Amino acid sequence: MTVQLEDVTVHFGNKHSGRTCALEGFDLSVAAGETVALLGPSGSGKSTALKAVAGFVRPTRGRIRLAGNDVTDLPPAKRGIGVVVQQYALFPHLRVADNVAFGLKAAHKSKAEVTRRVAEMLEMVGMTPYARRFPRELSGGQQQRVAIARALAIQPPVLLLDEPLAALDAQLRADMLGELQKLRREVPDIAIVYVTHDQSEALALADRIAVMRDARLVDIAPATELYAAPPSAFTASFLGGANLLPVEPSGDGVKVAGHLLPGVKAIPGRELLCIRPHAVQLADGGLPGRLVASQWRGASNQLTCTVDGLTDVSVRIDVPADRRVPELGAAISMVLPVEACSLVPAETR
Ligand SMILES: Nc1ncnc2c1ncn2[C@@H]1O[C@H](COP(=O)(O)OP(=O)(O)OP(=O)(O)O)[C@@H](O)[C@H]1O
Repeated sequence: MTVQLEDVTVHFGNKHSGRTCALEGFDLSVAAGETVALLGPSGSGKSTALKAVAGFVRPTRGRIRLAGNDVTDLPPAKRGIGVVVQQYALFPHLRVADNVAFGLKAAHKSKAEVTRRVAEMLEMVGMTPYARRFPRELSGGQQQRVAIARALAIQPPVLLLDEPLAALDAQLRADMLGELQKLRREVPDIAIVYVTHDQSEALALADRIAVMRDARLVDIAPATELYAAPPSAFTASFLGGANLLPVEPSGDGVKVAGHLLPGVKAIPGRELLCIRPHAVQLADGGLPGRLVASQWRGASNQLTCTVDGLTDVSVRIDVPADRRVPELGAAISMVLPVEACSLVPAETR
């Protein structure tokens, strides 16, 4: 089922409490079988967009369509979609198994089917041993897993997930990401909107990523495309923490701090060079600078380096942990391989 938001604007508050524009002229279309991640910093409007689709907030302007039908004026329960929000709102008076069974019973499924499906869902989220407990007897992460099981039990054509893994520890998070990937294979027609501020979740799950900032959509594209060639400086730094360095044109090439970058072609209107921390190489003949900080990250060391001749700009470099790290304060040389460089426009604000 296709999900469409057309020019959706949401305001909260009033003249007295102060008005917030949480979403501004937002357009998005998610096809059946597609997963789109809404990615952006806190307060950028991600949850508001999702709640508008679920029917929990009413747009001030614009329309919401499901499978082409205008549902803007329909209450949430009539939209027939699965929702998992940050505050896992389980029914407190129902045991775990009954929470998961709720939607199935409401849809008048046979007793045998309800039992089978509940068992399957609890198994999927690793909650089988907790089937007889009440929500108050579970940790936050366990409640979140039950909420996911409950949303998926009815095999909804549209699934809305708002930071569904936020309360889980690293291992469970990885397991649940795997389960969500499996779900996408097993229910190929499901349309998923996935709200997160974690770029690694977005990259792992989404076909397309919609990057949001200050109530607006900044960029939307397939995950691999946004990562490899970000269209804006904001997306470049938000998705993968790219380094951004000012460039000056030189002939048809570009220079950084007076140093010519072999092979990188100038593009008018694109004044920043974008390169990911893992792509920068410490080797002779590159951009001269100095190592000012080093942080051990387990599998890698993250180095922070200054660039000779540039103030206010530093370069982050990820170096595999088995490689030797220069002394703090040492002069270094940074090679920026042409295939890892892209140019983006400077921020206009
Ligand atoms: N019910 C509400 N009443 C008033 N303002 C609200 C309400 N809900 C959200 N807002 C405001 O709308 C803006 C967008 O909020 P939203 O929850 O959509 O952001 P978000 O990107 O999902 O953030 P987070 O990652 O922190 O959950 C914020 O400025 C927020 O304070």
